[in-house]
Amino acid sequence: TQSTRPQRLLGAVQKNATRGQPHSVLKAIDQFCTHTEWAMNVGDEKGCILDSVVSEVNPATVLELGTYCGYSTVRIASLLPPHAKLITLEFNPDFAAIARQVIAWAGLEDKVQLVEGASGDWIPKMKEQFGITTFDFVFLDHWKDRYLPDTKLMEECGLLRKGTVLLADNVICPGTPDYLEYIRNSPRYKSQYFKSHLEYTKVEDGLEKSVFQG
Ligand SMILES: O=C(NCCO)c1cc(-c2ccc(F)cc2)cc(O)c1O
Ligand SMILES: [Mg+2]
Repeated sequence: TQSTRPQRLLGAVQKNATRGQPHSVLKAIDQFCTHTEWAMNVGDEKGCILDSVVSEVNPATVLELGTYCGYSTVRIASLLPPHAKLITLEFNPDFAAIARQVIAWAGLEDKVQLVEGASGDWIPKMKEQFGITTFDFVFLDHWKDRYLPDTKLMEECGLLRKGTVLLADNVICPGTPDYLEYIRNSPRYKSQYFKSHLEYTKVEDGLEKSVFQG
């Protein structure tokens, strides 16, 4: 029976990365996606921008929307202080199953809580289920038509505080036009565009960083 792309990506991690060494997991995935098979990880170019924003925020509480195979989960979790918590939501059970194994290979399972299900269902339950008051940092990388409704939902659920940083992947490719229009025109956010490229390609893409003003 045919393997899936996430299964082949996991195989590359288990073959080429060293258990407990997150950077070697990232390197193995980036090499696989550069030389063998493209996959929709944030990648190393946008990943360096992600690293700089995470390091600047130094968050104690992180929400990631869209886990896929766990590349950005590993990237973010490897930069977090000791008792920080990262909650990552993934709708696709096959992606979630692979991501759990990638996160475990990196040795970061104690910092990460992977939750399977729809972001629209889980966002309203964050406080009661996980004891979260507000998030310091949110990485948006799930279905592009969910960025705007989920951002509004986070506002309504009181999950954002003055200074919370939202960082959105793919605002150019595949694109999130309704989200960009909202966040750039809202007085409740200060936004900044980081021009980059679609992972593993020369196609333009970028990250939008938005700071909630309270
Ligand atoms: O759908 C995406 N993510 C949510 C699903 O888990 C996604 C898609 C693409 C992409 C795909 C196909 C193409 F032709 C161009 C871009 C890239 C990404 O970084 C992404 O995050
Ligand atoms: Mg993406």
